[in-house]
Amino acid sequence: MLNIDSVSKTFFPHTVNERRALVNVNLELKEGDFVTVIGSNGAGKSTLLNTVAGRIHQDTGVVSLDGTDVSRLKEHQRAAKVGRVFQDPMAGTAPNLSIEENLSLADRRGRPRGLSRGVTKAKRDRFAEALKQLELGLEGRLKTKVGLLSGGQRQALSLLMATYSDPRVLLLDEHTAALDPQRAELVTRLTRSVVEDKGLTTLMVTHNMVQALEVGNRLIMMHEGRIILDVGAEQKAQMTPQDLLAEFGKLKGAVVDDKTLLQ
Ligand SMILES: Nc1ncnc2c1ncn2[C@@H]1O[C@H](COP(=O)(O)OP(=O)(O)OP(=O)(O)O)[C@@H](O)[C@H]1O
Repeated sequence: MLNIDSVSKTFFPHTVNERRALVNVNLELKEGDFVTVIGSNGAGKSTLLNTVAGRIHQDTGVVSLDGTDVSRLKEHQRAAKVGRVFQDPMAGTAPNLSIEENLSLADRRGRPRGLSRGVTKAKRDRFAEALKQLELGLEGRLKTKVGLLSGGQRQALSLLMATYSDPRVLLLDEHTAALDPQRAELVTRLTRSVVEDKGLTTLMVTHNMVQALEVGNRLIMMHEGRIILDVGAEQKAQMTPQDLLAEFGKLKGAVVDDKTLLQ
């Protein structure tokens, strides 16, 4: 359902700053696949997600969704099909708007402009119902400005917003990395439950080896723009974080995040 076919991307080609971020990457996700993505620094993980989202356009190769080539579509043209949560809790929400106004934006994502911006009673009830599932009490704070929420609350709301309009693909880019362990655990739990409830096809970048192994039904490891390891659910269930660190150890020149090594 998501096909990444021979995709390559080089930044600043033919200059001293040339960076080969993706080198002939092939990846096929089936409907409902939840793939965790790990890799050394600069391995190409974010670039991979960016090419799926349309934020970055690949030099060669094709990205297709449900059999349709979306390579030429800009980010906003893919927005209805692609939900995304970033590492920075500030990135996924509008701080000066209230919780209900933010959810209203998520509700209208990918729909034609010009539809009513007002939050009707029916909508408000639906927002409250959805917020209840987060178990953070936000359903009672619909008028609260999002800028007043904690990082964990904002990230939970970002996740709800990214999935509110049932995207075809969910992209998570280290979305728990900036949170303290307790909040990270909460957002991970919410992620698993929303992905399962909605059957979302998901790519999740993480530096956390435990999370990479515990979450999802498949794991890929990237290095220097290539996918160098691709393990399915059964093999993943047998692996330990030490096994993954040993894989990193085999790579020449791999620089692994301190946070990864400290686990
Ligand atoms: N917008 C950009 N302009 C120039 N170079 C870029 C850009 N985005 C990424 N790169 C380069 O492409 C390579 C891959 O970067 P990318 O951010 O995809 O890696 P990553 O695996 O997400 O790394 P990290 O874990 O360190 O965030 C790196 O060498 C990076 O410096």
